[in-house]
Amino acid sequence: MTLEAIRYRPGSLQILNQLLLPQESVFDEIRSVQDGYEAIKSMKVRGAPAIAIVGCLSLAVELQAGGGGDDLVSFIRDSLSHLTSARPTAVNMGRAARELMEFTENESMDKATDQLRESVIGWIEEMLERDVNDNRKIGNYGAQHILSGVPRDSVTILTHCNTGSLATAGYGTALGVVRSLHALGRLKRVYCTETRPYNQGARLTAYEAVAEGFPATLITDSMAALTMRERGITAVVVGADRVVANGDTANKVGTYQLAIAAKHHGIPFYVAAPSTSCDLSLESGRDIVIEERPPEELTSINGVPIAAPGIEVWNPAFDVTPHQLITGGIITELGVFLPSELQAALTGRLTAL
Ligand SMILES: CSC[C@H]1O[C@H](OP(=O)(O)O)[C@H](O)[C@@H]1O
Repeated sequence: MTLEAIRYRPGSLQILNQLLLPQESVFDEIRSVQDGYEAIKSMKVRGAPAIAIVGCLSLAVELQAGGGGDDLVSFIRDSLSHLTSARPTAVNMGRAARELMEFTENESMDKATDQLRESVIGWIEEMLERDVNDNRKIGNYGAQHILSGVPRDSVTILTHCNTGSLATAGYGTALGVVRSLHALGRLKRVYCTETRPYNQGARLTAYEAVAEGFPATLITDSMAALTMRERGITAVVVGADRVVANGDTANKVGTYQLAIAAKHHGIPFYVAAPSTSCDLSLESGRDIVIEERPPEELTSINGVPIAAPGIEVWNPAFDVTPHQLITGGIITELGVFLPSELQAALTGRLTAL
């Protein structure tokens, strides 16, 4: 049983407000697409897969309450486009929107409004189960790949940001690999970075690690190179918000410097993400739009100012790790691929974006 961030039953959606963790566990009610948009934008819910799932479920609950009226197709189109605009870098919401719109248009050809409403809700509800199943596979593939390099030993992993149950429908991606290693009795320790600028590592990964009983140590982002040199790191495993055709990967800011440090220390660097986080329509990481967040996320903590008043701030939420630095591989639910193998492995298995 892993932590639960999304509580859904037909007609009701609640999300764990991740801005309040770990001090408070409060579930917020999401009643509409606008509630979903605001929860995503403000990062009450976060993590590429969770964003897509909550976005689509917010549409499901509004549909269940009769939203959309008679022009359901237009309502669904407008809702999905609004939800996709909340955070631009992670591709999962955009992909889900595209697939759901295609499904809606096909279904609308021979279904009455009420039947169409039910089919769309059904499609959305399946997302939850699909995501957990994919994450279990990612965990298993990743653990086996890492262990194949160290046949007898337990392993020490360094991870960044939060990629666990709270960032997905359950189990997690990069933290899912850690979970699988722990379940196999082969996890010596996981080091998690605090993850500036928003501290998801200190607040969320650490919370999940403690709750699940992983042997875990929190470090500052600026200690990562030192930790690699001094603490016997076997592999670095991070998540992804968008992996493009050549394998370049956008992930939480700070990932790029981890990959450089890993290369210097000869440590394999892995990206763990479902194929829904891959975007073969973009050739290289230069084409990825990087979300910029408000300066206040850097200049204050929980509303308490910490920076010199008047200082200018640059606060990109993500950076792009060049594929050459992803030396371990990209762990997906379909297997582990080198960046150079990704495009061929996923062609024909992903819908076009
Ligand atoms: C499995 S989550 C992938 C990804 O999501 C995080 O972004 P954010 O916290 O800004 O939503 C982070 O980059 C994770 O690696």
